[in-house]
Amino acid sequence: MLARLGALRRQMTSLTSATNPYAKETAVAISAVLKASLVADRVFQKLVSTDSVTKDDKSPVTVGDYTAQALVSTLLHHHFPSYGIVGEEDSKDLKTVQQKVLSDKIVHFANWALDSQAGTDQDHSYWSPIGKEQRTETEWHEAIDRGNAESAATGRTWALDPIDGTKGFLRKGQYAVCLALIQDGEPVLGVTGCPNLPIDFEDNTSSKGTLFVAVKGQGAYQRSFDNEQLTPIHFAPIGSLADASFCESVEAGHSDQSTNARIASLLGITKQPTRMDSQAKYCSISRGDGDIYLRLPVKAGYQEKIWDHASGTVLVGEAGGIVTDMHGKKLDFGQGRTLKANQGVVAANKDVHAKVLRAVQQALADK
Ligand SMILES: Nc1ncnc2c1ncn2[C@@H]1O[C@H](COP(=O)(O)O)[C@@H](OP(=O)(O)O)[C@H]1O
Ligand SMILES: [Mg+2]
Ligand SMILES: [Mg+2]
Ligand SMILES: [Mg+2]
Repeated sequence: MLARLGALRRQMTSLTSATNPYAKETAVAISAVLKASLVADRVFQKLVSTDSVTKDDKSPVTVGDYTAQALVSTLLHHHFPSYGIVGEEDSKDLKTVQQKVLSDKIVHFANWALDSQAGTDQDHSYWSPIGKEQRTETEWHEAIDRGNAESAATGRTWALDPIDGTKGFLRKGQYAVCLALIQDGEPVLGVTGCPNLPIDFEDNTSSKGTLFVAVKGQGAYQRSFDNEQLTPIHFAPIGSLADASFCESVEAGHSDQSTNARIASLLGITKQPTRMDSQAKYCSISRGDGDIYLRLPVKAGYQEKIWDHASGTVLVGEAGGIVTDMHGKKLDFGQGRTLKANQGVVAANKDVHAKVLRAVQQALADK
């Protein structure tokens, strides 16, 4: 009994112990993502059509995305003022007269979140020094705009997708709050909050709200939002590739679903793909709900954004998988705000990644 308790304790504390070189970063990132996930879920529950706007690139952004970025950036800046933040959103559109109502809602939700308990469940609450005092619209806009950094080949940078899968969020599907620390162009810490993902995919009655944490060299873990205990996760062992299952975006405009079908057929896979929004796909394969995640470009020249892949890449690597681009190249997160040195993404269990990549090459050559 005592031995079991000891093992449980080691499991719970392994990421905050002296062996984790990013112990403080890990704890702060968990606090930040938990609070942002809670506020995103609150917006999700109350969402109305006027809570979103269309950005210049025609993609949607909501009160939830802005509020989550404002909160995460506030906490990161307080604890790590010298690390840059590469965040997806900026406050430009919020400063227009037309978006005053939206901006007011962001201020409302962000101030509500400061006052709530979410993200404060650890031994040491990193939110305490931020305080509960209400902040102004200008202060929240400044916090959002702190996400304007560029990642580089050297140094430490945060990559933040405050809501990944915004289209899923608006469709009441999956979405994720994604935060990663990039060290010298490589993600070394990833925390992903999935408010709509159950802790056990097989069990519909299990609690929703799953947080995934991975640190380079320290393993991959999941926990529920309301229980601090981290449980190690792994890819599922694969007997035959023909029995593997793969996942892809719901949005046909985000990845090439017809080439994915060709790849599946080359591998002898007959199961239909699981379509899911956001980096919940990386999370799902990392805990064995699926085996392969394919994201091949629909349009030549599209540059994947670093915040769409940084936290998922650490998670997959630590759970026993490999992530490369469609040519087999390692993803280079030190090139600014996009993966401009790469094309597409192929993530799979390390035992089958090479075979999957060969099928990808063949399917692309046949096109
Ligand atoms: N043409 C395109 N090709 C690939 N990804 C795209 C894309 N247009 C938008 N995206 C990205 O796809 C992400 C969602 O991925 P998924 O389809 O896996 O849910 C979006 O993240 P946001 O929702 O954070 O904007 C966005 O960055
Ligand atoms: Mg977006
Ligand atoms: Mg995204
Ligand atoms: Mg986003």
